[in-house]
Amino acid sequence: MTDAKCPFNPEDDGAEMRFDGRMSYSDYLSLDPILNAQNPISDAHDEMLFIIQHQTSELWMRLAIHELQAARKLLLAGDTRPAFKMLSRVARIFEQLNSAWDVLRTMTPSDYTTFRETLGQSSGFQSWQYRLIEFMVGNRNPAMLKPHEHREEYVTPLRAELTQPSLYDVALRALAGSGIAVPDVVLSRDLTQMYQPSDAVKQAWAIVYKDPQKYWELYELAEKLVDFEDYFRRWRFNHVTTVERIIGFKRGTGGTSGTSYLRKMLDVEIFPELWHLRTDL
Ligand code: HEM
Ligand SMILES: N[C@@H](CC(=O)c1ccccc1NC=O)C(=O)O
Repeated sequence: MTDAKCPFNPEDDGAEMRFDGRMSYSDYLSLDPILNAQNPISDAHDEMLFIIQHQTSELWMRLAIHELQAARKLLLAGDTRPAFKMLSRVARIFEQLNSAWDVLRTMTPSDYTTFRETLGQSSGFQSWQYRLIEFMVGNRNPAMLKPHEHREEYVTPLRAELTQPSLYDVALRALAGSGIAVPDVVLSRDLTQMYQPSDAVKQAWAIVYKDPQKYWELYELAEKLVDFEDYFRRWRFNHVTTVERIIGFKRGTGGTSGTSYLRKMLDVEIFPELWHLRTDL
């Protein structure tokens, strides 16, 4: 017979075992509030999945906002290298959000209908962080402020964002700063309004793409932006496909036409000229 195995005691290896009065893992990460914030309002088994899927998405969005904020500031100061690193991270965050749909897709229409009614009129349409990301990168529709007006703490950062140049506005300033002509009406546009694409800006970016060696930093910046929009479009596409799979063509709880509204959003271009210039190369 072989000797009975003694379980390994990590304490012998020096593992800290007592945390009275010291900061532990849960303390540092504020896990108590986070893990006590899942409050299903029905008895449906899948409501927990639905809540966690949204909460984790909002956490990743929180990080995306943090990175975008810093990247924009660095770009304005002409410090492009660390800004590029942050923009790459934001694209990866969206890749992460895209993979997360695989978990939600395990919920069937039969599962979802067991608790959909309890959601009332609440909807992702009212995600203020999602709208902030859209505003930050440059997709600014001031009509989207309205569903947030009932809470000062949501609408204030959204309104404040509309007074700042978006990520695309900052990129256009960098383009102009390199000596490539960008019309003044574009550079001094009303930041609170939707960006209006123009041929002049398309031609300005085309100069960069026709001579990447000469304009390497702008070329890299433009490609980082396209990369971001690429992942963002995939998120939208995964969303609408999952929605169609789960609720078909029902109206949304947020009051929109549902999949038809979400399909319309697939046509939104955040950095329009960066896509359109490609036809002319
Ligand atoms: C069962 C799963 C889901 C269904 C059936 C669903 C359905 C919908 C529908 C129908 C809309 C249109 C607005 C409305 O009238 O309600 C919408 C918008 C939205 N949803 Fe979802 N959704 C689901 C999951 C998610 C998840 C996991 C997220 C992640 C945060 C999300 C975020 C959003 C956002 C941000 C919008 C606004 C999009 C825009 O205005 O462009 N949804 N959703
Ligand atoms: N708009 C969805 C409801 C929904 O998905 C939702 C509801 C509350 C919180 C987040 C949600 N997610 C995305 O829209 C629906 O019409 O079924």
